[in-house]
Amino acid sequence: MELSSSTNVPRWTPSPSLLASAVEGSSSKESHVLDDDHAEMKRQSSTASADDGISLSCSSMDRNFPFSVVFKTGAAQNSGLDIHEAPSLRLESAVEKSVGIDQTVAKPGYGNDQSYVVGDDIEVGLRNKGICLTWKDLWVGVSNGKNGKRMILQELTGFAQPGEMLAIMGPSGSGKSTLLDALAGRLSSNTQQTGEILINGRRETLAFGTSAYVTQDDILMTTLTVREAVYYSAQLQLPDSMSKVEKKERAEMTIREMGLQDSMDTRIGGWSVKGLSGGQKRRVSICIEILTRPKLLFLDEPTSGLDSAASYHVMNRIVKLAHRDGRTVIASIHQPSSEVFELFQNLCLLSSGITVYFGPASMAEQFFASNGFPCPTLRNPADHYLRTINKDFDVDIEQGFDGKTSTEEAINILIQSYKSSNHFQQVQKQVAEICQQKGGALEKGSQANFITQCLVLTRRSFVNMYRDLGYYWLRLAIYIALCLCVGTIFYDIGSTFGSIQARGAMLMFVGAFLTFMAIGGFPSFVEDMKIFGRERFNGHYGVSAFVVGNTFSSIPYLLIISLIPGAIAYYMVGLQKSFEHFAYFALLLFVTMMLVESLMMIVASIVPDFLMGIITGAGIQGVMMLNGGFFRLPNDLPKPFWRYPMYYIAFHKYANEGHC
Ligand SMILES: Nc1ncnc2c1ncn2[C@@H]1O[C@H](COP(=O)(O)OP(=O)(O)OP(=O)(O)O)[C@@H](O)[C@H]1O
Repeated sequence: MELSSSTNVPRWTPSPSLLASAVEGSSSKESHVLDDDHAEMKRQSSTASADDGISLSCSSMDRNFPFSVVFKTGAAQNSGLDIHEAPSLRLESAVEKSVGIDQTVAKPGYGNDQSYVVGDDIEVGLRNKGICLTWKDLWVGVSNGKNGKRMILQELTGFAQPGEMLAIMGPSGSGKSTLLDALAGRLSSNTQQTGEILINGRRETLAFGTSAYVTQDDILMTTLTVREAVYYSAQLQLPDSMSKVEKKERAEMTIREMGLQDSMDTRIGGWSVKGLSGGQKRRVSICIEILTRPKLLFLDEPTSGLDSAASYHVMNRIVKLAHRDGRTVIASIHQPSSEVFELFQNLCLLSSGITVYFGPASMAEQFFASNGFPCPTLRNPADHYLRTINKDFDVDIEQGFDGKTSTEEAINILIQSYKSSNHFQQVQKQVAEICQQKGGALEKGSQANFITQCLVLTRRSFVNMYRDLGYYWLRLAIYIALCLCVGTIFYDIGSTFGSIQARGAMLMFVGAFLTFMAIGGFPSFVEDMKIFGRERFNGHYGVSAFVVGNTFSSIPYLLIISLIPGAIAYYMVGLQKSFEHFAYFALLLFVTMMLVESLMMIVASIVPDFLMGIITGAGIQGVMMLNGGFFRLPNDLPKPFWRYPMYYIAFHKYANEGHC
């Protein structure tokens, strides 16, 4: 018997319908179209029952990969495996229960405690270690002011299993992202949720390493290249037990998996510099989240911005990863091509937050046809489903059917039909079964320790500050120009009695202006905060590591800014000649700038918007400046508010006192 290498061969998973019919003892035929990078395969499978138990036999009609497998269970508790040049197989959990594997010919497989190697290259995997996610009677609503509550999701029940991809589809605004957020436990605080979401039959929170979420927006550090972005992320997320070389290899392998090998050294780019295309950025976002090989992966619109070929390849790779490692993937998707659609095992179709269909993706066509909405020949089934249930453009869609059924009616027919269908019963049954099985508790993934995270974040932030002209370099140029102006206006001021006021004014201007200009870096601060928000939400690192990294990386730049423009102003004006005096002057500038930078970061975290942040930051600094004891002498400040708390809070006071 000649066995083909399992790494190059696509895996085949019997669909739940096939398994269901096997378990029920009926006979069925179905065909699958599976692709890998090189070949498209068509297979045919059949099931039959045996009197002494259940048997499932599958055979391939493909000339390139012919195989037949027979599993028998029941009284005989016997498994027979007859494989000719077979690809490796993975069995659904339904089979797992019903199939007895002859342990004498099977030895434990790779990477999955419940998998068995039968023959040299054949791995029969029983996915017991993955994550089964179930949700039952899930409602999500938001308060609608005086009109009460608006329901975004209603009465949803469903499941997602290891090794499978569940696609959530529906028209725009139907609640796809909300469902993903609810399942991932990241609904926004203004929503209310009821219902039961269980992980392996238990109430658990998803910890770092067990799940990852790729959001709809690509929030990336625009100054980094693809290789750098993914590698820095690998260093932050992967455990210290992995060597640097291994982390680098993992990062590069993941980049290649997402088809970005030709753009490895291209900068991501943003609003100021064009770099990657939208679709490439999407793939970088996916790369970063799949680095840790999470057992549960949420993808919100993973293919938006991708052309149909790229969409197919990206989704195909994600599905392959899911099959290979028994991962559970849930993806909301807008417009899958027919090829992409064929990759999905299960489909959850939503309309206005209500389930129109939940079940095997391959059976949806039959469901629609049986309700009077057959998919026209040559139309992509996914397009047909969405067109049937999109009521936003009702007039056009009505014309698409028989001209009698409105979309509203069509949706109602489908919803009612689904509730009384076998699919609905099957979902309820499956959810109950998964909940009963109660799989193992989730283990938290390990990641880099705090020191490593601080070091990596410092390095990454330093590189970003260096490459982002708006962060410090532009400010440095303006500071130099302005300090030259100050130097010429107050040139060689002397030490006469009349120069006292001029000195005070000059020192106040230098101290206040240099700190005030920190708001010039606000756009970059906001970008930093967005990246921090995403990475923190996904558990890559915590607040302290970010604060340490950002503070240490900014020190060299703030020192340059305090020294060069400071020296120009100081020596042109002709302040104290000794070096200690200048060092004290520069140090004061440096400390004040550090303080203002931190203040601006706080503002950026509270008001994450350029314009509003700049206005707020400028307002706060204006109040501080006004109250620092220069424009109004301290004893003249009105008591108690301005004289007491505010005068001591205003940091300009300390800068002025120090300088004078
Ligand atoms: N936190 C929230 N507060 C108020 N309304 C919300 C909130 N979250 C979602 N919604 C509303 O719920 C509906 C569904 O939103 P959701 O983003 O889930 O849709 P979607 O199907 O993902 O849409 P799209 O495909 O366009 O991204 C929308 O009308 C949206 O305005």
